[in-house]
Amino acid sequence: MEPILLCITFIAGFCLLVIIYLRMSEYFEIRHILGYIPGPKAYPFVGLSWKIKKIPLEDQFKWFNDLCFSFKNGMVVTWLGTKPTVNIRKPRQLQVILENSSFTTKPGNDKILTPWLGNGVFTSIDKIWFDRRRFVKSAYLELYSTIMIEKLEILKECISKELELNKTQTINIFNLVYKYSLDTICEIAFGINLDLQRNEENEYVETLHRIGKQILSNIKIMHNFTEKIIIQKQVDREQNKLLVTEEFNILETCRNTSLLDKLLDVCENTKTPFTLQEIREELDTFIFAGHTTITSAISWAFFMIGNNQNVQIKLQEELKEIFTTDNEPITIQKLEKLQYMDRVIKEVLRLYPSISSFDRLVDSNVVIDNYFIPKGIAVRLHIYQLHHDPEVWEDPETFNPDRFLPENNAQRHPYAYVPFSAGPRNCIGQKFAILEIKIALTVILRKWHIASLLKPSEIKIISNFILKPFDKKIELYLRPINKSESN
Ligand code: HEM
Repeated sequence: MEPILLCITFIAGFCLLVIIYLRMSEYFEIRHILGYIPGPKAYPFVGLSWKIKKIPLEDQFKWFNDLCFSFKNGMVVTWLGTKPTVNIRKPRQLQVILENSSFTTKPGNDKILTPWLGNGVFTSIDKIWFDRRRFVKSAYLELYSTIMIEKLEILKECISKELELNKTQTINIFNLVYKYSLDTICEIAFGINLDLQRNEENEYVETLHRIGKQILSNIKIMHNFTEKIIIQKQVDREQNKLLVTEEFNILETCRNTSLLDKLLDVCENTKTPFTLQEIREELDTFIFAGHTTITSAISWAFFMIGNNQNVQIKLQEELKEIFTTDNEPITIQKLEKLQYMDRVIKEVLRLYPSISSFDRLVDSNVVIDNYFIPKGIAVRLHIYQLHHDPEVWEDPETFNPDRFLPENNAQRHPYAYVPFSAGPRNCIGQKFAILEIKIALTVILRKWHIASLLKPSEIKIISNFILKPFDKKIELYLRPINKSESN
């Protein structure tokens, strides 16, 4: 070997050894610091990975929760390979993270969400996140109840069809609610009716189903779909603008009120408008966050109401009081009067928070419960565990909407109940979500009486983006309330 080559090989080898040494000493230093926090035994370099691999997928959620609950103070460090996570579940622990306005960074290592949603408000960090949140915030506050009600009429049609086909059997409400919520969010986002509940073979929906399997090629199809709609909308708006000059200010009636329109409105009124890619990222984010979480919440709501007949009777009495005739239209004012329903929804989201846990990267050293967590470590906030903790909630597995009566709320720690997270990075779709769940319960419970096939203890839960049944099935019996319809 040439001396010069020998020299380069030697230097490269030396540098590699230095890098390995530095990485190793950093790894062992972190292991030492986090070693003070309770947690299951973690073998060097593999951690818990080998153990988790042996557990069937459908049992992993329960296994992990049981593991965390076996450590009483609520703080547990776990290692996956060489990556540590500090898991927390007590209100005071969550408060330290959520209250600190500088802890808004997410680890950002999601293999699916990051390529799909890019720098959308859900996945971005730092200044990009801050600017994006300001950009989209007002559009998320819009209440799109008309579209929701129209789409629920179609859901009713689909349910009736399934009941006709399947007279004595149950229907899988999870599947139907999934199609309903995707149909609704797409129309709200794009201002286009894709009719996804009736139209099974839509390219967008099919791709969405496959997205977990072949990530990159599918994401390209999704991006192209959204970009085509944005470009078409920009062309339409230009044409509508011409109408304004020609026919004196009829722009308002020509414009749609979709999220896309709202974002384009904001762009037109700013000196630094967002690019096509940036608008696409926000639309995809809205669709992702707005249909997965809603599917979970509405489905679990029907499941729990179908399991608690006393609650259902009270809900239906309240509905009869507010909507005195069968065909009385749903209005925001009437929905606001449904206070028992508000408590039912809160209780559903306590037991089944759509996002059961989420991560924050601590941007500076922090102390929680006297344990030191160094800068750069991922902390996982376990909402599901918090909401099921017997030290926080009396008799936590009992479905009791009256926990949320004002007199009971007053005694609770402010961070005991956070299904929408809290602090600067909380859910911006919260108002939207509550409205949609409320309208869905109103529409369905005015028409049907429901009963669940299974009890909560019989359903295996997984948390894959959202909290859902492992087999994506929530089976319900439905009986029309109006007796003439049952004949
Ligand atoms: C019951 C329904 C919902 C629940 C329980 C829920 C819960 C949450 C939670 C816990 C977070 C924080 C996640 C994290 O920090 O990683 C979050 C963030 C977010 N949610 Fe929701 N959500 C719901 C519905 C919606 C809907 C309907 C939309 C949109 C229409 C939406 C849009 C978002 C967005 C964009 C963020 C990211 C905010 C940011 O990072 O600044 N959510 N949601």
